[in-house]
Amino acid sequence: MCVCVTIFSTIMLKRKTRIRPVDDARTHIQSLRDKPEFMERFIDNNKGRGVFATQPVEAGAFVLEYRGELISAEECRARDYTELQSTFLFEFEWQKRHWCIDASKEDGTLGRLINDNHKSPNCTMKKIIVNDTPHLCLFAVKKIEIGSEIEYNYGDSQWPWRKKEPKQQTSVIETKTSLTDHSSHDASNKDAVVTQEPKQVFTIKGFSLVNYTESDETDEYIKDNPPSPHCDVVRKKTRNGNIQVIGVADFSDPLIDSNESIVDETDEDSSLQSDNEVVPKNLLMDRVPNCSVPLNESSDDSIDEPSTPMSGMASQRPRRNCHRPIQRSLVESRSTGA
Ligand SMILES: C[S@@+](CC[C@H](N)C(=O)[O-])C[C@H]1O[C@@H](n2cnc3c(N)ncnc32)[C@H](O)[C@@H]1O
Repeated sequence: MCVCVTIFSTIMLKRKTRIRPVDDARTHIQSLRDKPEFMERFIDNNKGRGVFATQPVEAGAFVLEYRGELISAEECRARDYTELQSTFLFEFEWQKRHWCIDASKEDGTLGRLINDNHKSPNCTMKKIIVNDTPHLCLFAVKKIEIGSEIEYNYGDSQWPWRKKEPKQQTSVIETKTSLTDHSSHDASNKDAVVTQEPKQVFTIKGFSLVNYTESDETDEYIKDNPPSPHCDVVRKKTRNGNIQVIGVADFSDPLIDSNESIVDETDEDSSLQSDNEVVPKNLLMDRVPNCSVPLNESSDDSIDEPSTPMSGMASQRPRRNCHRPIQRSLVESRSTGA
């Protein structure tokens, strides 16, 4: 009897003292600090640097913020980025407008160094609002062991490193030879590659948004309903049982047909809860969608809705872009020479 009480008390104490992932995220957002249980490590000349766990990470836990300068998508388009810098621009939607976290500056933070894994990522990106400002945060979607690389899905674009053909691999090298930045993964042997290929620009974009909810913090959710970065539409089951559809669908995703989903909860702390999960990054080539939206009409977070596809194309100038359908067509037309 006594043992049972002790065990029960211990469990209850643990439950009580467990920091909610969203609160953990908020703490680190506000302190401008990365969690100490992650470290940067150089992997190889192709992948460059990566981020690794130095402590086990529980499924659902907050991992790192993708820190950088919050700018409008319009401002993002107007800025001049090198190809390498453009891979550190993460575009997303918030309050029906398009924004960008410009993490192109080497500022020593870890979130910007996390690499892509579209097959079995261990993290997913979500949007957390603090003080009426969106922040992009990575959360573990499964238990992460010590020494594992932290990875998330950049989206369903045809990122060059995902291609197996030697010719495509060469293309990556070609792209990097023209960079002026001195990232640690700028391989010296890449200079040997001579190419006539036009400059390519790769950008990260996340327009698949899902509200951050309490249910995200449970192992059950993660196990049974892995966040799908490839899904532009997510169904949410509200507390009264209604299904709320958010965003634009990728109907190939099984989550769309799933009954279950994410519970749409309104947290007591609305400053944190209003937000959407941001998922992927997308490859951008030579163009950007029309993101010209005024940014000074900030409205209440509570009416923030998930993204819809951006329409239109914008600048011909190389820059990082986001929208998946646009990107896909760009990639396709590029590969067919159109
Ligand atoms: C946001 S940066 C990530 C940090 C980068 N590895 C570095 O050292 O600065 C994105 C770039 O990392 C590289 N990268 C990311 N995921 C990769 C992967 N799975 N395989 C190869 N390279 C990858 C690509 O060069 C990409 O342009």
